[in-house]
Amino acid sequence: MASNNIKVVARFRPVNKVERNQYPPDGRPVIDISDTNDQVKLNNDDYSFDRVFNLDSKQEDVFEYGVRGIVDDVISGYNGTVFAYGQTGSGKTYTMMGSDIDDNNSKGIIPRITEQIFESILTSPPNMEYLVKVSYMEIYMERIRDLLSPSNDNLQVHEDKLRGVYVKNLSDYYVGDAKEVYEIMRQGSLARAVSSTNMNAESSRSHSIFLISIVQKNIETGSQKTGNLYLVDLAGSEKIGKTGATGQTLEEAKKINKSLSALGMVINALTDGKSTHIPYRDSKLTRILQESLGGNSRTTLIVNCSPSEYNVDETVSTLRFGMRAKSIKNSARVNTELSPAELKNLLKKSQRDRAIYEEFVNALEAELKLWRSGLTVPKEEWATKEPSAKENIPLNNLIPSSQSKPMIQNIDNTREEVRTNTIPTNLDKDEREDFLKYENELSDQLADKEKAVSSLERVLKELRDELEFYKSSHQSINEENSNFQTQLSDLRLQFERLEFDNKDNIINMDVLRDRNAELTASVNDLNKSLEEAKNAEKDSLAEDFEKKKAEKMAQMMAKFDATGFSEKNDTLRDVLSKLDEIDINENSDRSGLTSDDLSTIRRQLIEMQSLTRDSQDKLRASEQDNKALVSKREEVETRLHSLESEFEELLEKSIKEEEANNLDLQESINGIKEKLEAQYNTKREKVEIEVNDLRQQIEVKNHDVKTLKDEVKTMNGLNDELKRAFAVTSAGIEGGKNLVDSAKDLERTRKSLASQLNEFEGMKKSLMKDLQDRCEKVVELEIELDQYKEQYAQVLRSTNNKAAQKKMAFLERNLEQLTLVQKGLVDQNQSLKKEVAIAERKLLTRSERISNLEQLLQEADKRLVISNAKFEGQLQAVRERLEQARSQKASTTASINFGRIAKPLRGGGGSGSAGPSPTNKKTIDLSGIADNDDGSSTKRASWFFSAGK
Ligand SMILES: Nc1ncnc2c1ncn2[C@@H]1O[C@H](COP(=O)(O)OP(=O)(O)OP(=O)(O)O)[C@@H](O)[C@H]1O
Repeated sequence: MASNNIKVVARFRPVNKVERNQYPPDGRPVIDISDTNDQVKLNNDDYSFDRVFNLDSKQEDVFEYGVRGIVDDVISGYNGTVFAYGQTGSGKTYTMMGSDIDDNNSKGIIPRITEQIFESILTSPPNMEYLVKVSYMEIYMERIRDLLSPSNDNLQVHEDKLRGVYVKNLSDYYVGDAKEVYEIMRQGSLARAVSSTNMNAESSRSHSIFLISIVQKNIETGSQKTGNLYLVDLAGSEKIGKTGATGQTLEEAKKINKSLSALGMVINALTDGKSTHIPYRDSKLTRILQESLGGNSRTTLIVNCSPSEYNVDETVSTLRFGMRAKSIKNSARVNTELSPAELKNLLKKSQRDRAIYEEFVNALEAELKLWRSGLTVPKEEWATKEPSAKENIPLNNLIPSSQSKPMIQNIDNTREEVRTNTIPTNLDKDEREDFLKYENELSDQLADKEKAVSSLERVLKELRDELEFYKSSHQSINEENSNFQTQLSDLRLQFERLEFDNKDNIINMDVLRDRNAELTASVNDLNKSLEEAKNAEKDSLAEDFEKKKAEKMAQMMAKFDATGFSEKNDTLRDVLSKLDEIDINENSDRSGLTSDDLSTIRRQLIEMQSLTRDSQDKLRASEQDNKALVSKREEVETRLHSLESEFEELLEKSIKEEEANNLDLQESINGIKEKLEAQYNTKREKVEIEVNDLRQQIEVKNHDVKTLKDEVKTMNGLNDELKRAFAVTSAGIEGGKNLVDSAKDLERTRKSLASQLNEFEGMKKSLMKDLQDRCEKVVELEIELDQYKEQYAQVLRSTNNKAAQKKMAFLERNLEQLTLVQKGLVDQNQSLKKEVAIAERKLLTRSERISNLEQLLQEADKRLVISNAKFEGQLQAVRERLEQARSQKASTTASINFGRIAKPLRGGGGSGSAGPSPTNKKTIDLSGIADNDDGSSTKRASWFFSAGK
């Protein structure tokens, strides 16, 4: 075992854009590298390293100086580590991986290592067989994540006697050439990039470890050496604030930095010269790289720095870190596994030891028995491991039982140490193994618990999400519900409104009905009053007619001077009374009536008689005239009736026409008016002519009456003469001759006169009556004429009063409209009722639907819960299966479809030139390799040899 220091090299990258922008034009480099390339001056401080690489250093130089030796060591069975430390952007990844894997100049350390490994294998002796495995992991927030199986994100660090410190369940891939290594690196980097996005952290905040394990087997001796090469790209060493990492709590930030600060602590403890305890277990990183720092490893630390003033603080801190690490001493040894012969020897030795110990145990038990039984065993007889002594172990020399305590204490201590994350120092090999076993168990349990916690957290998150979902769905349901409720209330409102409208309509209808009834009543009243007015008009007309008639009659009769008749009458009466007086005084005082007188009287009487006869003739003629007038009147009346009927017809027709056509009212009125006027004018003219005729006839009659009057006058004159004659006769009677004859004659005369007078009286009465009738008729005709005039005026008025008719028609129309409105309202009411019924039905169906939907929702909820539970179960089962599969490593990732089968590589047995190029290795028949070990081995050997040709 050789003790060696960690190799620390410092590398300064070129000035970058930001720095140049800060300090143009060259970003002001502030470092000064010594000519010997092992010192750098910064802020007047010197920092010494194994080598300092300048700004323009080549990748190849760094590799050659810092790494090539390590790779050789690893192939020889040593552990090796290459760290890249430095602030973000200082060139760690550039150094480790390079900017282009395929470019010879810019490819980094890892590709070069890979190539070197395979080249070295090819140049190794043919009796050496190699197995190369790679793993790729990442430490972020103290969780180890398998970058080649990213779902494994909480891997545990285990340690046992055989394997030392290792990451449990970390997937590893067998690789046969550099390309395969690159492919795996690419896949891992991809997973890293994806996870970094998912974790909301930059890749610079995680540590990546690329592990290459090389198992070297001597196929002749069977001895085996294992070398593990850890290639570590550390997280940015700067303070968190500087990069402005966001979204992390302080706790998380501490966790992120834990591994890095633990690394610093480990380096401090290793280099301060006084610490007895090295806190490897304080972080996952230091635990994994335990052997790399102060342990069994060849280690190179590359500190990457910025040369610019802009990053001077970080550069100083990085250089200090490197300086400290420089003094770490490692003691690397070859990890050998013994050959069968060596193992046989070891077995024999252990069997011997076992026999000795068994004997010793038996002796001890025998001694113990003695001690327990109260006996004592002398000291010289106490059981010992020495074969000579064991046969003579005296029973009283055995160790007291209480002395076994420290062992128990040790175990307790172990537990305590595990708890406090330190390993007890006072343990022997077996106890240490127990301790590690226990620790591993605990670590597994811890991982299980963490897994359970994370799955619980996942479940919790799912439940939360579900809760959120249910909350949101509840909210949406609530919203929907409230929507429905608002709709429902709207519907209710509508319904109520409809109901209200319906009621309102019913009320309106009632009101309209009432109004209709009122209107009908008022129309009836109007009709009645119209009728009454007509009747009244008729009555008043009749009255007027009677009145007028009476007046006219009075006027007319006034014209006829009946005094003549009455005078004559009076004269006659006087004559008669005289005659009566004569008759009375016949015996005593006879009047002096002479025969002349009598004859005169007779004559006159005869004249009177003839006059009376003439008058009678005239009266008869008058009667005939009168009849003719009556017939004429009747004719006029019938004509008037026909006119009236014609007029009514015309009126009706015109109204109908007007109603039918509803043409321009004024025009039609005017037309009708004109027509009526024309017609009426002709009729009037006719009537007037007739009236004039009648007037003329009346004139004639008046004339006749006048003549009659004159005749009566004449008769009056005659009567006077008669009077005188009578007086003379009376005087003759007084003379006293032929008194008896005269008395007789007188008597006869008196009688005849009396009869004639009566006759005359009757005649006169009949004449007067006839006259009166005629006058009446004339008056009636005149009144009728007036009436016609009035009617004509009325017709005119009626044409003007068309407005009234129009009003009537309007009223009728209104009535009709009202009736129509009423009907409409009734219809509307009915339709509203129907709508209400429909709305009610709809409401019912809607509420049914709502309840159905609610029921469905509840059922769906139930189903969802059931299916959720089922799904959970299935998911759990799948998870378990997946877990199983993962733990068995049976599954292969989709992207890496190689490396699951060991590919032993045989040494080329010659110089490097004899080896195949990485591309040539593509021709490996992998299917053959899997068949059987021996066959595949032969095949590979032949491939190697053939490739080397
Ligand atoms: N020696 C160098 N020569 C040329 N370019 C370099 C060198 N070192 C670093 N760079 C460039 O500087 C930039 C940052 O480098 P890189 O990504 O390697 O830094 P880093 O320390 O790995 O950062 P992070 O911690 O974020 O991963 C890259 O563009 C890289 O190509």
